Amino acid sequence: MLVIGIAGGTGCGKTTVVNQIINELPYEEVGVISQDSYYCDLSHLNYDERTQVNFDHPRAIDFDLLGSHLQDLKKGIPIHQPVYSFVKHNRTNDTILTHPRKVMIVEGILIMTNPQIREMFDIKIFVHADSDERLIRRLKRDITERGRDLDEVLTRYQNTLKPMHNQFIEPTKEYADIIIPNNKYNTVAIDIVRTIINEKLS
Ligand SMILES: Nc1ncnc2c1ncn2[C@@H]1O[C@H](COP(=O)(O)OP(=O)(O)O)[C@@H](O)[C@H]1O
Ligand SMILES: Nc1ccn([C@@H]2O[C@H](COP(=O)(O)O)[C@@H](O)[C@H]2O)c(=O)n1
Repeated sequence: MLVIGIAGGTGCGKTTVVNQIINELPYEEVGVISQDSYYCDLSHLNYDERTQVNFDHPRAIDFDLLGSHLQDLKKGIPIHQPVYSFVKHNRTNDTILTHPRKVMIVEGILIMTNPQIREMFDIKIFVHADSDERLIRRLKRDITERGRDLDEVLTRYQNTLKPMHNQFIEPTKEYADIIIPNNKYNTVAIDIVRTIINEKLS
């Protein structure tokens, strides 16, 4: 199994890049794991308390569960990937049965901050977009898709997102084998990554 880690700040385009990569690869050979599925279970907090959580700090992620799921997949064992709700700020009771594939892509802002998880990646990719571009994309996306308003996104950006990005996420760029500039759609970089995957698959 080839495990590819794709990191980068919120709104840099990780999910978009993943979709572009897998679009022309054989469906049955590629699987995706999102770090968002591994936000810690916050059922012990009420909704208002959950809204106050810093979701951009590494401790927000259940890396133990992510690590054990990756180990299982490497051993050929299917996993039950949790499903996260950005509206409820919590894991749902649903899971997605995720089968091991020849190529597993793991994407998320914090996945390269954890040394054990980092070591499991055969290829490490960091997607870069400038912070103003990321903020604009995040605003549009969170308002249309994640049930947020302007004030929520900007407050979260100032209080946690920006400082956590600078402290934890941006420094993981140094671990990357490939950095994809993504201020604009970057089809050349996507083609290069797809070629690398196809070479490994053949
Ligand atoms: N290169 C790009 N140019 C313009 N918009 C983009 C680009 N890449 C992604 N987007 C848009 O920005 C938003 C955030 O992208 P997404 O892939 O969800 O980022 P991430 O997963 O890194 O948070 C989405 O609405 C997406 O359509
Ligand atoms: N309940 C939550 C959980 C996380 N976030 C934000 O999501 C961002 C990571 O997801 P991307 O798809 O943007 O990479 C992260 O910056 C968290 O602030 C949230 O808003 N609410």
